[in-house]
Amino acid sequence: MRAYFGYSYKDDYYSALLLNMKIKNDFVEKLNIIRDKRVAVVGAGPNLVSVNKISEDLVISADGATNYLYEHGIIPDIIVTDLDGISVFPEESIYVVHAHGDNISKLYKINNMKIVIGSAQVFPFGNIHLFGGFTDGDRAVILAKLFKAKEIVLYGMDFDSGYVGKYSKPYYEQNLPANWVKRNKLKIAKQIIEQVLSKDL
Ligand SMILES: Nc1ncnc2c1ncn2[C@@H]1O[C@H](COP(=O)(O)OP(=O)(O)OP(=O)(O)O)[C@@H](O)[C@H]1O
Ligand SMILES: Nc1nc2c(c(=O)[nH]1)N=C(CO)CN2
Ligand SMILES: [Mg+2]
Repeated sequence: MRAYFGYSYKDDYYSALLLNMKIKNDFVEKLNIIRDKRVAVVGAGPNLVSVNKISEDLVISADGATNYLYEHGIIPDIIVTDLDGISVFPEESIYVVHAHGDNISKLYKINNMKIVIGSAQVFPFGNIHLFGGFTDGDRAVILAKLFKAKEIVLYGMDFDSGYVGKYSKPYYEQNLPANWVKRNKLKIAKQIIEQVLSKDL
């Protein structure tokens, strides 16, 4: 995947090192709140705007989707983010922050978060976990599965329209046609989510 998108292993590692230095305590056991819950996983697809109520027991938002939920009075229990979509920082949420070579300049955002669990796409070390997955949305589904959700319900996931939802980035003013990178990220996300949801772990 790294070679396919042209990402640098060295930069991914450097970002993970910096994130690890910023995290003083590992809060991973807090993810046990997922166990036996009906979990909503919310993505930032164009269809996110039709969501105004979530009735599952627990909400996990993927990056940019957090901003929409927050505007609509829904505070995610868990926020999975690579830091480029999120611009609100609810105090009580648990943040699973993913370090990679292209978000080094955004790592300062974790200063706004109280409970941070670190993840990265290099061999795990210190307070850095490797849960698997690729985009924030599929990593959120993986976490729900790994930590034994009773049921996983998806919102704001649209892998087929070819459009990126406007909530994907704080500076988007409308849904946008997906470029090559985003189209392929969404293709991978779709495959991972389908596989994970079809398996009993
Ligand atoms: N059409 C869509 N547009 C954007 N996100 C979508 C869409 N359908 C599903 N998603 C899911 O919503 C998640 C949150 O969207 P966002 O664009 O903030 O993600 P991201 O993984 O942080 O992407 P990026 O690589 O652009 O930082 C994505 O990771 C993806 O799994
Ligand atoms: N270096 C790098 N790694 C990633 C990136 C990215 O933009 N840069 N995006 C991802 C999924 O959104 C996952 N991993
Ligand atoms: Mg992002």
